[in-house]
Amino acid sequence: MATGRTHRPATRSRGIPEATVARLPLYLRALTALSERSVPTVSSEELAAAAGVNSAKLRKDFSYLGSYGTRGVGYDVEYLVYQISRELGLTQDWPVVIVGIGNLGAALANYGGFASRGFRVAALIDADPAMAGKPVAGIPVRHTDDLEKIIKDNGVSIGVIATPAGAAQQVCDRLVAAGVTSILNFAPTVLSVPDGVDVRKVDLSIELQILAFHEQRKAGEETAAGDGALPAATPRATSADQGPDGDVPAVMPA
Ligand SMILES: NC(=O)c1ccc[n+]([C@@H]2O[C@H](COP(=O)([O-])OP(=O)(O)OC[C@H]3O[C@@H](n4cnc5c(N)ncnc54)[C@H](O)[C@@H]3O)[C@@H](O)[C@H]2O)c1
Repeated sequence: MATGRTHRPATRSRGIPEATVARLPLYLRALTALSERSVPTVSSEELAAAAGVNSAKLRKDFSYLGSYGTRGVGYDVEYLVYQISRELGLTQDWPVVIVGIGNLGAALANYGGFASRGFRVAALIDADPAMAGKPVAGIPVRHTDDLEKIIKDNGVSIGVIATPAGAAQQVCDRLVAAGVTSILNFAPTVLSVPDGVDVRKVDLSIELQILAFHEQRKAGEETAAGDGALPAATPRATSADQGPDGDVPAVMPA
C-alpha cells in the first residue's frame, strides 16, 4: 500500500533523506519476518531482496543509521530491528484516532497490526449520532462533538481520516486545530494543512490504476512479440517498482 509525500523538506533534521525514511518500514517488515524465524544475522543482499530494494541503496540507507554490518557476517537482525524502530519513533506508544467509522474506518479499527507496531487506537470518531456509544472492534464510537476533547485528553498527534471526501478537509482542520500534527488520509481528496503538519495519502484505486497501466503495457509487449516483432525496449515494472525505490509514483501528493 503506498502513501503520499509528507510536507517536509527532502532531508530530515538528523540528515536522513526522506527517501531513506520511506524505505525503513520495508526493511523493518523484512527484518521482523527474519526475527520471527530466529534468524540471527542477514547479509545486505538477502535483506535487500526481501525488502525489494537495491543492495547498494540499502547499505547507503543503513550508513545513515550508523549501521555498517560486519564483513562476512552481515547485519545483526535484532539490533537492526531496534535501530530502525527507534529511528521511526516506534519504540514509543502512539495514540491514534480514526475519524469516519464506516466500512473502511471499521476495517482499520479491526486491524490488529497497529497495536503490534506501537500504534494504539485511542478513539473512534464519527459524525453519525446513531453510532455514538456503539462498539467497533471493542471500542465505543465517540461523536465528533467530542473530537477536540478526545485529542487533548489522549495526547493524540496522529489522526486517520476515513470520512467521505467532502468532509475530509473540515475534519482535517479540526484535527489540526486540536493539536494533531500527522494525518493519514484515506479520503480521495487533497488536504491543505499548515507547515509542520505531515499528511500521507493512501489511495488503493490509484495503485490499481498504476497496475492497470503495467498490465496494458505487458499485454502490448506480448502482442508485439506474438507478431514476430522485437521485444519492446521499455523495461517492465520490476520489484523495484513496489516502493519508494521504483520509478512508478507510489508516492502521491497529499
Ligand atoms: N484510500 C483507499 O484506498 C480507500 C478505500 C476505500 C474507501 N476509501 C475512502 O474512504 C472513505 C470512507 O469510505 P467508506 O466506504 O468507509 O464510507 P462509509 O460511507 O461507509 O463511511 C463514512 C463514515 O464517515 C462518517 N462521516 C461522514 N462525515 C463525517 C464527519 N464530518 N466527521 C466524522 N465522520 C463523518 C459517516 O457517518 C460514515 O460512518 C471515503 O472517502 C472513501 O472514498 C478510500
